[in-house]
Amino acid sequence: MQVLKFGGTSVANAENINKAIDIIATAAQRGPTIVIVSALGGVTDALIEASQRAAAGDETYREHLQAIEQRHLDTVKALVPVANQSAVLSAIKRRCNELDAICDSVFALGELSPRTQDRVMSFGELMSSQMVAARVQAASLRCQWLDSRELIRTNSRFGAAEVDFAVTNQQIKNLITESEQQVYLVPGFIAADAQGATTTLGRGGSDYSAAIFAGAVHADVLEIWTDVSGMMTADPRLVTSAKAIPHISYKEAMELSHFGAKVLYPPTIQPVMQLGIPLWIKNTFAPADHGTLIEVDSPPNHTIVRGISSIGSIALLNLEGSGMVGIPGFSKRLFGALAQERINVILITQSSSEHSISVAVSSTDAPRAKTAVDEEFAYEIASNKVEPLRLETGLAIVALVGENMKDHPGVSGRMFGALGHNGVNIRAIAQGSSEKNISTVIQSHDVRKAINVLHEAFFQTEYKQVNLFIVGAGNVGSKLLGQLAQQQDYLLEKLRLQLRVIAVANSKKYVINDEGLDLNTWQEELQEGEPMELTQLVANIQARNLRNAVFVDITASAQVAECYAALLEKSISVVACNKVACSSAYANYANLKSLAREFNANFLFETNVGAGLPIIGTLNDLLRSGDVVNRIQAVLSGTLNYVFNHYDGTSSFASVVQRAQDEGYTEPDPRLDLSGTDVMRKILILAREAGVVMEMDDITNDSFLPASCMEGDVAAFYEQLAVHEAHFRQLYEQAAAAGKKLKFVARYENDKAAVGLQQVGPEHDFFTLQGKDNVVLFYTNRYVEQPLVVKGAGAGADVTASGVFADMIRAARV
Ligand SMILES: NC(=O)c1ccc[n+]([C@@H]2O[C@H](COP(=O)([O-])OP(=O)(O)OC[C@H]3O[C@@H](n4cnc5c(N)ncnc54)[C@H](O)[C@@H]3O)[C@@H](O)[C@H]2O)c1
Ligand SMILES: N[C@@H](CCO)C(=O)O
Repeated sequence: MQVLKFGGTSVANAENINKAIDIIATAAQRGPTIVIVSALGGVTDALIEASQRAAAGDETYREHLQAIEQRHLDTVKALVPVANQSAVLSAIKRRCNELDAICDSVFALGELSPRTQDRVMSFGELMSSQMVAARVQAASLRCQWLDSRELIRTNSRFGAAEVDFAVTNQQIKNLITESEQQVYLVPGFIAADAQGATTTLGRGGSDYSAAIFAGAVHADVLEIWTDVSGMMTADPRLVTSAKAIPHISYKEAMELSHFGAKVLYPPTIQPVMQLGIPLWIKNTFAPADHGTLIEVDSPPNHTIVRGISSIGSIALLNLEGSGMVGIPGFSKRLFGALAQERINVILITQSSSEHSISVAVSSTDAPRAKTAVDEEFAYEIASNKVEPLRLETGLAIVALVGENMKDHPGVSGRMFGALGHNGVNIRAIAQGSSEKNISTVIQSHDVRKAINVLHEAFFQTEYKQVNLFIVGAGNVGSKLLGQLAQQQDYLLEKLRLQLRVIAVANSKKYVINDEGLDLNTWQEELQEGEPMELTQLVANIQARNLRNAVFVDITASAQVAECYAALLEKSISVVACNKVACSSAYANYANLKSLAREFNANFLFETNVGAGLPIIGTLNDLLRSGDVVNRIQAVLSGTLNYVFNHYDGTSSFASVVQRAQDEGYTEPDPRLDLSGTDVMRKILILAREAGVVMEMDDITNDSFLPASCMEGDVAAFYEQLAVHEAHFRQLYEQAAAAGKKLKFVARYENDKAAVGLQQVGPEHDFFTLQGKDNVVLFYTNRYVEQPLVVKGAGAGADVTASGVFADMIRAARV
């Protein structure tokens, strides 16, 4: 014997019912089948509405009843072959006449008792089950319709009646005998008391009916046919990659259902759970899908966590006070006061200091809870032994569920780490010693982010989604977007990283798309974007509260650099190609680094020195391993190295600088390169990363640039370069005459840094430095005579973009 239950959407109309019929026919071939059906989707609510209108003296109840009747008659006509229609049409008509008469009485009396309400509601299941029975019979299956009021006996608590299992099981066994029929069709949700009055089974009623029948006949299986393909690993409205859970134990299913997986209402499955009858949740609209099979034992599981559940609209009640410590009876009184008010406690936590107890309840219960608890502890509050109950609202619970968690240390560590990295503050935690459920109370606005982060952390098949906000789409920015477009598939496949560019901005426009921009058309989209308004963009980024968020600054703008703190404070990582922040006042640099630590975000700026070369990373590695940097010697300007490698007087100095700019080596403002400021910034950043407190003003700059070159705008700068051609030529010729080359060198030693132009001879490490290359020599406690050298292309949009790319991946993978 097997029991199949079809919910309201599965029998909402003739088309859906026909799908259910196919499923029933297939099941009937396997063996005798009991089928329980809900009312047609929406009918129970319509019945309640009609009867309440009648009770309120509103004559429009008749129109509602008329609509209910018409819907059923229409469904029969579309569902049942004409030859079989008349019997079921007249059965529906009779039911509707009876219903009209009841509602007329309600109207006349102006009263709707719970008993009458149950009676009215019963018509939904009575009519749907008779229609489905007629259709099953038309499919040439031996099918008997049974009235569950003759089978399920309850007490007289109308609205949520309690089942008398002894009588019920006997009645079901008497009426349902395996041999006689292929299909028994019964209405769900309804029952009757000892006097024969109609009762209903309350929340989850039809599931409960199905479980009662399955338990009574010791069914081989109970199948709940619904409109989803089983219990999901997380709420699919919040997690797009949520998947159906193929196998789950009863205990896990209860934990998941309790916390918001709406497919099952736990109390309803008790009758089958006690007998160990497998319960299979299947999708009427995708019957080939496996669905979720719920069994007694936890089935083989490759994932530690079976599912993630969430429950919204939570309030936290905090009872605190030194007067509670070591005194028995406080918690009893707290829970007693809540029970007195019939307030359901969802989560409890108390630390071993016993100084406070936190209790989560539904936020609708919170005001009553506050009054009740404050009254209970009025004496203790007045005598300052405890504080008045503190209430926090706007909260939600997110929980990991899985029986395997108990065998795996570190699950909670991973959970809290993943949440912490995303700035999700945990207000309270609860874990029972069975370790099947770890619950956290968090802010409601963090729920989507939290569930997604946890889903990524605990389901191995999952990609980690990384949300990028890219500000600056010039030379380097465009190259980066091109590299991203090219690498997206690779990253997905090899690193399981799904990089999505949510926003791109330049100084004029910004474009933002929550689903991720199309990287083949971002230019066109940006042109059509919103006018750029930095504070608005930052507010937009913060408000989105996306997980694994990384802000990428590829501008040279001080305003953009000023936004980092506000982003890091929201646990949004910052990847800066822009050098302004790290070369600003030391206090600001140090603050950003400490904010990153405090809010579990990354602040990465490898391309600030040497573009894509691994210079800052190498320095950090040296220090982490306990080495000490004593001296740095470096060529850190790609532009200046290019200029002095190419200038020999045959073309003007200005034209060589212009070439460097055209090649994309210079700063957006090339005066920063030529004045040596860019190199000062870089040696400053290296000194700071080496642990030295230093400001820009502490660095000596022996500039070779005549002061007048820095007096106007960029156009005037080029004009002044031309004016001073003789000066540059002289610099070159003096060096050449001595068999030397000009190199703009940065030095750091004994907490002091200096930059300036030097003539270097063939014996010098820098003499052969080609093109736009950079080189850094680290002299440390371990690299004493032969320095650790990092050398290579130190400017250029492509190499810089790949350095930014690498920082983004670092930020994403933590
Ligand atoms: N070119 C290189 O080799 C190299 C190497 C290392 C670091 N960098 C750094 O990369 C950054 C960008 O260099 P680039 O060559 O791509 O410059 P670029 O001038 O080509 O691009 C700068 C981009 O930033 C945008 N922008 C400027 N101010 C903005 C603001 N307030 N808000 C939004 N967008 C703004 C501009 O519209 C433009 O899209 C600079 O900080 C530079 O120091 C460049
Ligand atoms: N303008 C810079 C780019 C790299 O930071 C240079 O020329 O070195």
